[in-house]
Amino acid sequence: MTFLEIRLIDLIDIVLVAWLLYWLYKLIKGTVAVNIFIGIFAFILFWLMIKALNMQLSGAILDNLVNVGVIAIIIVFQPEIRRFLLLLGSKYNIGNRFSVDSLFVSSSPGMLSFQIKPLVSTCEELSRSKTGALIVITRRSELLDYVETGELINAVISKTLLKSIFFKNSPLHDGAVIINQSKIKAAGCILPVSQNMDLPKNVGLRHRAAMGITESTDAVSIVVSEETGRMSFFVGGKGYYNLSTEELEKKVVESMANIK
Ligand SMILES: Nc1ncnc2c1ncn2[C@@H]1O[C@H](COP(=O)(O)OP(=O)(O)OP(=O)(O)O)[C@@H](O)[C@H]1O
Repeated sequence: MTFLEIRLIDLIDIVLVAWLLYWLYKLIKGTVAVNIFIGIFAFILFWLMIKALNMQLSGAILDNLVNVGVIAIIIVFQPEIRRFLLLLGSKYNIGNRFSVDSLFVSSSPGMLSFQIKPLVSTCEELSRSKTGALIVITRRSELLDYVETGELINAVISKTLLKSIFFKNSPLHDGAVIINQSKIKAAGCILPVSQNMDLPKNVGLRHRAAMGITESTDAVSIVVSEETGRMSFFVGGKGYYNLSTEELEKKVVESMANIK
């Protein structure tokens, strides 16, 4: 029976499609796009069934819908497609690995371990004084697009500098600080805001921006809430709220150790 003949290439094909669907689902999980995705998935299943049953009229109508549908999907999923490509780009950042800069500058991504303690202890102090802060630590991707939205600083990490940036009357306290290769690269940076609907109801734009940057890049971020003084950590579009100083330090150390 030729109907059940399965070649190796068919298995590879199935695994590839499953992998793509898994990634797409992971990317849009928790956003309104997941409902559209399920709708499209159901439509494709229905279309394949019509084709298998060789129903001419319904098949012809659905064929036309599918042709237009591809363009419609690109328009509807534009932010998700953009996010997916950005994520791919930042994970396999070939440009950074082979840049001329990397020959001269220490190219160790993330943060050096001895600089994590002062950073975390700054967060603890900001938390005690209920000073709002948003700090992004880059990993593979340098986030230059976002660095450009703020003021370039390029200074060694120091408690005094971080505290004066987030001091309420400082012109740089609005927006995010970006730490890149163990340096405070920029302050006052504007980040993409997450559309995730699973975020706690009481958090606002600072937390959404902290989550947003970790959804579209491989960076991690820390928030100190101005309202409650609570410290939170974000990685891969996931948030860990109300952390103690030790828990926050552990999260940062782990995320720097796991740079792929
Ligand atoms: N897109 C963004 N990129 C960077 N920073 C942002 C962005 N949106 C808001 N912020 C920062 O968040 C601040 C507003 O925080 P908001 O009170 O809305 O958030 P929150 O999550 O409730 O934080 P908090 O608990 O500190 O009040 C702004 O003053 C600004 O500094």
